[in-house]
Amino acid sequence: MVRRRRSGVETVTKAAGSASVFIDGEAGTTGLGIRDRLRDVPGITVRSIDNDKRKDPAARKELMAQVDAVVLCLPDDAAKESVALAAELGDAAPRILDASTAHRVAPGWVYGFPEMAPEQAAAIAASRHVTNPGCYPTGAIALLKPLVEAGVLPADYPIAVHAVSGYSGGGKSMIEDYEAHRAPAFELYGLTLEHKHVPEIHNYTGLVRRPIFIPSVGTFRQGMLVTVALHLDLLAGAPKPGDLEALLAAYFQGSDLVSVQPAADLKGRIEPEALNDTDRLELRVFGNEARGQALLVARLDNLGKGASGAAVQNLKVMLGLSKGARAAA
Ligand SMILES: NC(=O)C1=CN([C@@H]2O[C@H](COP(=O)(O)OP(=O)(O)OC[C@H]3O[C@@H](n4cnc5c(N)ncnc54)[C@H](OP(=O)(O)O)[C@@H]3O)[C@@H](O)[C@H]2O)C=CC1
Ligand SMILES: CC(=O)N[C@@H](CCC(=O)OP(=O)(O)O)C(=O)O
Repeated sequence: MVRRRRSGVETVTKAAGSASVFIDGEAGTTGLGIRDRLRDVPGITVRSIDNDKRKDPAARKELMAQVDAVVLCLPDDAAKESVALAAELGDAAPRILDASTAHRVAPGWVYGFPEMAPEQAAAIAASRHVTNPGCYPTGAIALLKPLVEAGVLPADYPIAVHAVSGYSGGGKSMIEDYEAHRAPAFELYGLTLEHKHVPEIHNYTGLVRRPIFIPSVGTFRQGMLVTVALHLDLLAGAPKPGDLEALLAAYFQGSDLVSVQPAADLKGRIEPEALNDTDRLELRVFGNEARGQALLVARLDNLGKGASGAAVQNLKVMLGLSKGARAAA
């Protein structure tokens, strides 16, 4: 076992030289994206499990004991099972990054969104249990939390979040359905208003009134837009669209992956695929000052900053290889 100290964070690795990572669910959509990205990351070695053993709890537990961190890219129930397997290892348990929805608002877990708050990256670095954010919540929280925190958006504002995702958001089974033309060209879903992402959007934005979330999915593989419409006269100080843009820009200033972009350049349109195969998140404020209305829009790749890109960002922070939100920091 080797102890390293980097930027005040102590990282304990089980072997000299490189931190080791087991991607539980490596054959799935998110797992493959993480494995591909880790090829370019010096200081991390991926340890894989034999294909015929990848659902065998004993084999997974044995590999967990040999690595520094495990990333769970599994359905929620399997992710909970993996957490229990790791707990049985006691002091030999690896650090866990869970990409599933299972622990997003669970006590004892740190939310893996380094840009979300000034102290978030340090909390991720220090935690043994980190949960990757949901793809849609990454956009919604980035748009809403800064405005609530600034006191401009009242915490009890009746928020509705509309969003559209590429079909890879539904994992292997949805990809298969869409690519075999067994799915509709476009569909609203989650219309029982109980989508699994509502708790984390509610919890981390600071909103006190439960937001309504209306997701949709269309005939494109990856890419995502998350939108929130606001009536400016209902906000504190009746701000103009430009004031909201300035607030968001100040909040994320210096971030490598999250940026605020001018809306005017897009001439009143935006499409979801422009950030595909990147780990970036773009925020824009469209607005009509004369009408006192604004539309906040986040664009990201659901498989990038929405899943695998965020997971690699978090892993690097957890393993002491990066400070999180700003490369230079
Ligand atoms: N796709 C996306 O955009 C996002 C996904 N996520 C989350 O990441 C997690 C993985 O999703 P995604 O990659 O899309 O899903 P996939 O269905 O593409 O992959 C899941 C993988 O887990 C494997 N698996 C299932 N059960 C077990 C088990 N008991 N033990 C070991 N492996 C198992 C599957 O095996 P098999 O190959 O045999 O089916 C599959 O390879 C989910 O919790 C999802 O909610 C999070 C953010 C965005
Ligand atoms: C298009 C589609 O179905 N998207 C998925 C969200 C992606 C995902 O798997 O969500 P997590 O981030 O919580 O893991 C859904 O709405 O359930």
